[in-house]
Amino acid sequence: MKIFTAAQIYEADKFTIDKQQITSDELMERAATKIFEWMHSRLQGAQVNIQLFCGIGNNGGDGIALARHLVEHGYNVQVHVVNYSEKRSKDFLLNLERLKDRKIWPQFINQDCNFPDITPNDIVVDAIFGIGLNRPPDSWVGNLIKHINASSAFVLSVDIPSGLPSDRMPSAPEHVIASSYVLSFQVPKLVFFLPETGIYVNQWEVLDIGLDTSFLGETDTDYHLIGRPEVLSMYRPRLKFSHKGIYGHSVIVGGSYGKIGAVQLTSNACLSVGSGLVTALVPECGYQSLQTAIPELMVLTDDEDDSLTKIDIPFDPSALGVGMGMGTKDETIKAFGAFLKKMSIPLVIDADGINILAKKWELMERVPKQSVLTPHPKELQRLIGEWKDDFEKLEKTKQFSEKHDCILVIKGAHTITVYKDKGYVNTTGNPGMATAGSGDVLTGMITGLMAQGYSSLNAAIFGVYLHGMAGDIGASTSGYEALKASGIVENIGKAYLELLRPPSSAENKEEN
Ligand SMILES: NC(=O)C1=CN([C@@H]2O[C@H](COP(=O)(O)OP(=O)(O)OC[C@H]3O[C@@H](n4cnc5c(N)ncnc54)[C@H](O)[C@@H]3O)[C@@H](O)[C@H]2O)[C@H](O)CC1
Ligand SMILES: [K+]
Repeated sequence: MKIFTAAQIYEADKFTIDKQQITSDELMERAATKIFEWMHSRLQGAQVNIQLFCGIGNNGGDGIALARHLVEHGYNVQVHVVNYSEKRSKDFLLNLERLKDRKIWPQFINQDCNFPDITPNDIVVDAIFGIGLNRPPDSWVGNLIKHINASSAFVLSVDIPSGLPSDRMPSAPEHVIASSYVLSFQVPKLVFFLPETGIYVNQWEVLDIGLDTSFLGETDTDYHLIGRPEVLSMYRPRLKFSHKGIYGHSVIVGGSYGKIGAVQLTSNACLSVGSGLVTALVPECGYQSLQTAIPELMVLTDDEDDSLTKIDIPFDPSALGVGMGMGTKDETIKAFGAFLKKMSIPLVIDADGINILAKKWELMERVPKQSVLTPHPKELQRLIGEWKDDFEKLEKTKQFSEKHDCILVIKGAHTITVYKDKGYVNTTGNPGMATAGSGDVLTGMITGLMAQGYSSLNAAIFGVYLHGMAGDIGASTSGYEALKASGIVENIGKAYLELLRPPSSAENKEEN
């Protein structure tokens, strides 16, 4: 699914209105009706107190139109107009008149008013600001937002949490609605998925308001949300008359004294994701444990016992993952530099591989094009430098990717795979996956997919999705706290099965 900017959404709006020959208030009516249907199907007429806070733009107009539908269906409604400007939109005014025609008189809130009481059992509809927010709310509006947040009522936001800009950080975090649920029109917004702005969105859902599908299909976007349909289209089915040679020979390079487990996890993940053969190259101290733990794995060793001092692979691997648990001793750095000189296939570089690159910038030039780097936040910072917020982080990552022709996987609650000017936002995974070795598993999965012929970018996007899915399946039986990286590996097979399971008719409808 594409993630559009606010400017693109306004364009889609205009295009739809022209093409479908409808008026803007008809589009607003569609939007309000969709929200009403969503609420009505859940509330089924329950006499809960619904307090609607509506701004004076089109987001407020949606709220006012929604209030009319709720009233017409017998709901218990109080409408508050947050009167933050004289510049009321045409469709807001039209809907205000329609509401007044039904003898509903909103209460106007301005700077000097006391705010209405909100009890924890109320439902608040937040329609104060939408994607039109272009400056920080006035302080009294900010205080109203604080008042709503302090109420512990369920807060349903229309389109986007009020006070949250769609393309930058809010200037006062306490002046943003903390939404219980966001109903976003047609497309999700990027801010739902970034660590610093996603905190305002507990849950979200997209409502189809019938924006023109050809416009949406043809418009190029910088960000994509990666769900099952996107990943399924990348899947490379196993052939009936195939043999292990077809699925590649992966090499996993890493480990040091006390950190051989990292290589074990990576190798296991690489095998489980479907690499035909896997060889690990580790210091001598890793030999026994790896041979005992993974009978399917072949092991090469460095002469040195504790850390890697030579990285020689006596054959041409199909894919290679390097860095986990490797350490950054001088000899290892030297060996890594010499190894990079020899390599021409794209690599997957993780952990100490990235740390070495950050220490020895000149080595970055030797990294083969189309390599995948999988940094955690600290490692990313070493590569691209400090950032002031998530938006700058993404921009700097894109520039780095462009400059070095590499793919970067920014790991997080919504891992974002960046290649040049595009970002692919993952939708699977859970907080239980913030656990030791989780990243090693991801490196093994991406390497194993590349060995099977997936392009570097597809391997990264597909691997991140499947990794999250395996973690979700693992957590469904272990819970978040007890999920271990090996539990993610154990569920890679089930993640494939889940991905390939024919969708139910309801899911089919949702995905189309
Ligand atoms: N295609 C769709 O998704 C549709 C969306 N709809 C809804 O329309 C809003 C966007 O409406 P808009 O009138 O452009 O903006 P807002 O309501 O968000 O903002 C109101 C208005 O206020 C001005 N403004 C901005 N910031 C401030 C501020 N801090 N203080 C005071 N005033 C401010 C600004 O000029 C805005 O014009 C979208 O989110 C949807 O909810 C349509 O209803 C259907 C189609
Ligand atoms: K809103």
